[in-house]
Amino acid sequence: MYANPATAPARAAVTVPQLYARKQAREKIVSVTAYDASFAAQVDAAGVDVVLVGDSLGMVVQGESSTLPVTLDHMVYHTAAVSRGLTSALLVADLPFMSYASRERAFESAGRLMGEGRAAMVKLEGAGWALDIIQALSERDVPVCAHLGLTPQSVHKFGGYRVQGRDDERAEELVRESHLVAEAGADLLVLECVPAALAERITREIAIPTIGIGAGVHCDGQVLVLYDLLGITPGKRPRFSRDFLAGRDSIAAALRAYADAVRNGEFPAPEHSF
Ligand SMILES: Nc1nc(=O)c2c([nH]1)NC[C@@H]1CN(c3ccc(C(=O)N[C@@H](CCC(=O)O)C(=O)O)cc3)CN21
Ligand SMILES: CC(C)C(=O)C(=O)O
Ligand SMILES: [Mg+2]
Repeated sequence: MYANPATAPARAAVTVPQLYARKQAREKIVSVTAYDASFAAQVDAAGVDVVLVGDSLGMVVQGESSTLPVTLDHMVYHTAAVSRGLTSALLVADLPFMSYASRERAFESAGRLMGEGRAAMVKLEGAGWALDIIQALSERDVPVCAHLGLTPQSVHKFGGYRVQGRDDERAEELVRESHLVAEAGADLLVLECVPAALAERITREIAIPTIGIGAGVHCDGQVLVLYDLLGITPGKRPRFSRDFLAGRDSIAAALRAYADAVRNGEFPAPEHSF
């Protein structure tokens, strides 16, 4: 009907209420990270629902060995760049390490990510003390994505990037925390590197959508670091990721294959799960 794609109407914008509708309808939510406008445009055109400007940019863009050196200025810069490449996907930005350590800092940081950066939602790691921050932001109509399990900003406490929730005690703690972040007002929850059965239970028990990374196929959606799914991450790619560019001839094809594989439940397979 639209011979010229340039005259075709843009896909409708993805909204926070729509993510809840997807969970209800059991339609998978497809998410990927992006750090600049050109990749953001590729990701958007592939029909990805949620684009995350992850503080993983410290590792994959800046070459650091953790996400801790990433500053709020870095996040604002990349978020604004990504926003200019998007037409439909929902834009989520990570609050970097220590930028939400107090209510005041969280308001300032979220204000910049949403104001200068044009993010529609901010993401922060943890529960406990962070529940108060989730509640304070959400009361001020800042949509919040929580992040539990392997929270990379805690790498120095964990002593490395390790799967979380393998023992019963920690698994129960993660279930409790998932309920608490939802009650505090989070509208989305990233579960990173937790056993598939645990993520499945959490996804069933809470009303907000869950997005898994190394958390099995039963989450409401999936997220991957863009450079992992394109197979260009230097060194060892995390086991839960897959190179979708291998055997394909373009970035656009790789992104469409990823989105299709998430929507039809082919990704993640058991070998990407714990
Ligand atoms: N390229 C990249 N991909 C990511 O998914 C990612 C980043 N960077 N940086 C920020 C965090 C850090 N993440 C990581 C980093 C390493 C492992 C890792 O080495 N995992 C082991 C499993 C360890 C275990 O079995 O306990 C693996 O083999 O995948 C996991 C998550 C996830 N995020
Ligand atoms: C891996 C995702 C969830 C993330 O937090 C990031 O890219 O920083
Ligand atoms: Mg992150």
